[in-house]
Amino acid sequence: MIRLALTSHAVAKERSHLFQVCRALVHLGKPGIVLAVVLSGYAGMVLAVDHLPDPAPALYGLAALFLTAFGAALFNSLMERHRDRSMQRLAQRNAALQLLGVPTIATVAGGAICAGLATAWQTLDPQVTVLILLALFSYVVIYTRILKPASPWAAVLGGLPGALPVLVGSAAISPDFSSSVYWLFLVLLFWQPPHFWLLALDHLSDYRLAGIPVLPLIANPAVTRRAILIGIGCLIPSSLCLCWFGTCSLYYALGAALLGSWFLIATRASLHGKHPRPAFVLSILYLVCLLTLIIIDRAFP
Ligand code: HEM
Ligand SMILES: CC(C)=CCC/C(C)=C/CC/C(C)=C/COP(=O)(O)OP(=O)(O)O
Repeated sequence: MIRLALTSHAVAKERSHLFQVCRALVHLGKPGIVLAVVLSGYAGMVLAVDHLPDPAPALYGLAALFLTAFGAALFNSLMERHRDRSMQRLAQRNAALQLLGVPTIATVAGGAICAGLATAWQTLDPQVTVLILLALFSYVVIYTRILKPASPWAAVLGGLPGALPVLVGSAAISPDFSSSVYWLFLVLLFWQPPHFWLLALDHLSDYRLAGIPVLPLIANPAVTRRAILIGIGCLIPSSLCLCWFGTCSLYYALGAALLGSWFLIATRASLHGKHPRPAFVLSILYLVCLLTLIIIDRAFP
């Protein structure tokens, strides 16, 4: 009886530890960003063939995207752990790092990236592996290692790894890129700086303490506000080009115009009221709605 009680206690303790390890990996792996990146990859797949993609290459492509993006996010958290310690916003991420330790996180990150690259190389066009390697290098080396600690414009070039998943998704389904795929790639490039600068305005003290030269710290807030509105102003016509020069329907164009106007007007009001957080949340809502609109428009033409 006692042995049974001791065994069940040990099993419960093991389960609790496993749950804590998984939760820590979720905190370190930027789940929202990774899932939204996978959604943008799926939108690239749908635009590649103008209908729902075949399930097999789509699943292999999404699995490769998820694993490599998750691994890249883990490496980013590892590389920034000394700076992240002074950021209140990242308290859970810092606790997760203490729980798991650098070797474990590096092993999981390397394993996820190798699994993702092997999946792409074994099952899909070689272009997919090349594009994923470019996204990995541009995020982990160019953005995280070089630009983010040094330049207030890091979010502009840092947009490359965030936009490449659209091309990764398209290449997983078809070797040729359609004009719509290129326009969606541009939409992601224009969307990311406003998305980040809104967050940076909301967490200015964090970035000041961490010594990260975000635009609102280097330039005065009016310059940042203008840069955000210019970014959104470029984003809206680019999203409409998926209809003007691409294959998306007029119904999509109407939806994209309404979404973009909502994003621009609400962001302008949010910045005018000196409360950037609602506009940051709206930037995510805007992107998820736009990607969903594209998928529905092409899946059911
Ligand atoms: C220059 C590129 C980008 C930068 C600098 C950036 C920055 C960030 C940061 C710092 C957060 C965390 C916010 C918080 O802790 O409250 C965040 C959240 C988020 N980002 Fe971005 N991001 C970028 C690109 C992207 C891309 C490409 C996507 C999707 C396609 C995306 C989707 C999201 C989502 C869904 C969240 C909310 C969930 C979460 O906190 O993980 N971001 N972004
Ligand atoms: C296929 C592949 C590898 C794709 C990469 C996709 C990906 C993870 C893009 C993220 C883009 C980005 C700059 C995020 C912010 O990091 P941050 O360091 O500014 O965020 P933080 O402040 O929360 O750490």
